[in-house]
Amino acid sequence: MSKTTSRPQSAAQGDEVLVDVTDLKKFYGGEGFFAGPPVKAVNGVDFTIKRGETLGLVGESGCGKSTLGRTLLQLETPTEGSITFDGTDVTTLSGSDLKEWRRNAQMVFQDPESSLNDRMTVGEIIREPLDAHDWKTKQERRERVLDLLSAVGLRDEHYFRYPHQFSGGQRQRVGIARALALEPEFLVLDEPVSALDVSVQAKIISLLEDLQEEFNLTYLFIAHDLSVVRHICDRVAVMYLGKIMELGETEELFQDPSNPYTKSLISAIPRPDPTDTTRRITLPGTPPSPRDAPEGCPFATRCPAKIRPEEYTHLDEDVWDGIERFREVIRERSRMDLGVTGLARRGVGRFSRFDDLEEAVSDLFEGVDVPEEVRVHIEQAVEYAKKGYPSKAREYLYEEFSSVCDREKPKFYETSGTARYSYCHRHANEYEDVDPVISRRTSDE
Ligand SMILES: Nc1ncnc2c1ncn2[C@@H]1O[C@H](COP(=O)(O)OP(=O)(O)OP(=O)(O)O)[C@@H](O)[C@H]1O
Repeated sequence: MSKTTSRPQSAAQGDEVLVDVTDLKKFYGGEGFFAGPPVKAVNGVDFTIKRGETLGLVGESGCGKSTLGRTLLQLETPTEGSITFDGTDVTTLSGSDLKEWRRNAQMVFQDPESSLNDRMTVGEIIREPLDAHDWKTKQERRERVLDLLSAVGLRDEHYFRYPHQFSGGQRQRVGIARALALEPEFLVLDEPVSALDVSVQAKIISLLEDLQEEFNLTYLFIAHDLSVVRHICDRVAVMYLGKIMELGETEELFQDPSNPYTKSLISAIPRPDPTDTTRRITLPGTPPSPRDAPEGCPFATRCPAKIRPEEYTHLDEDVWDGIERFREVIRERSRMDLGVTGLARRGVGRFSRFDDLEEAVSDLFEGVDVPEEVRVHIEQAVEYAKKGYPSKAREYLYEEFSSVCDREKPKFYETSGTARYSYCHRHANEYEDVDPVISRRTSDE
């Protein structure tokens, strides 16, 4: 059986840990009497970054990558959890201590277009953090800027130019020089090449690699482009709906992913090799709202390897898929606020938001032979929803069709000897492994 742990550890225990994140959460809103549930942008993550390492952070848009990066740098206040940087818990710093620490940890943004002030010269932009920290003398600051220009592959005469006179790649070099001005040890690179042409991307990546070596930098590299991540990162963390689903050494994670979510992301990378027969896993539906994440595994509503409740393991794939998609329809529609008019209409039995629900059910189960044991429950849920009680319909379906994946949070399982961790119930001894389940379920696609 795979070993379980409450939090992933670094690959090599002997290496020096620079950043250590424990149960970090960042929620937006949700406070006050009339507020709805909070947006759980980062919902309890644990990881470490070793000194000199590049940790990649990947996942679909909206999964919480940028929020995690900003919270790490204390640009956002964490809701819960700790961030230790070189042994100091930085979430407790304030005033001059926080300002001093900020020198050490900087951010490079995705869009060099909008992150640079167009009214300042390039020299002023790079010098600004030095001025703000009253760094050495005026002359030394000027010399520092010239050194930084050269370090990022720009020339002295660029000092007096304006960002709009530069190409996208050159502007990103300016952004990098500015981030390096105060000699930080740690950089959060938030999609640093996503806005650039492919040929320029390669040059910026190679610059980042050279600078890392020269200044012994540690990077958190946020990206959605997996091929870039594969090239530059030592280890990768895969994020979904505010949680880290898998973390491990890059090449191993790409070649033999453990988690069903990582498997589906990697299966979607276009493969130039025609003999490569890896089956593409198409994920149904969309990620749930971070205001309304599943109680158990965040990936439960779309997972191709989801564990079914005992009494329904015999159902055909298409029946089960129909049930899951029907649950999604009810979930999404029940999230819409009823409002005063909706409540009034429900009061007089004229509720209409679910009038087309039977049609939706026919579409979902088109051509599928739905057994009686399932049909009765679908019909009952349709009735609740049409009467104006979608939450009751949702709870009813949950009671009937939920499994351990909906109800219980998984543990982290160590899935290889190189400190790879995956957050999935299927790694427990009592369940069938991920691979055979996925290949059975995708064989009809
Ligand atoms: N200031 C904010 N207030 C409220 N919600 C926010 C705020 N910032 C982010 N969110 C929400 O938090 C969730 C995570 O957003 P985040 O930008 O961190 O995701 P991401 O993975 O970086 O996405 P992308 O790749 O599109 O930048 C989203 O649902 C987003 O709408």
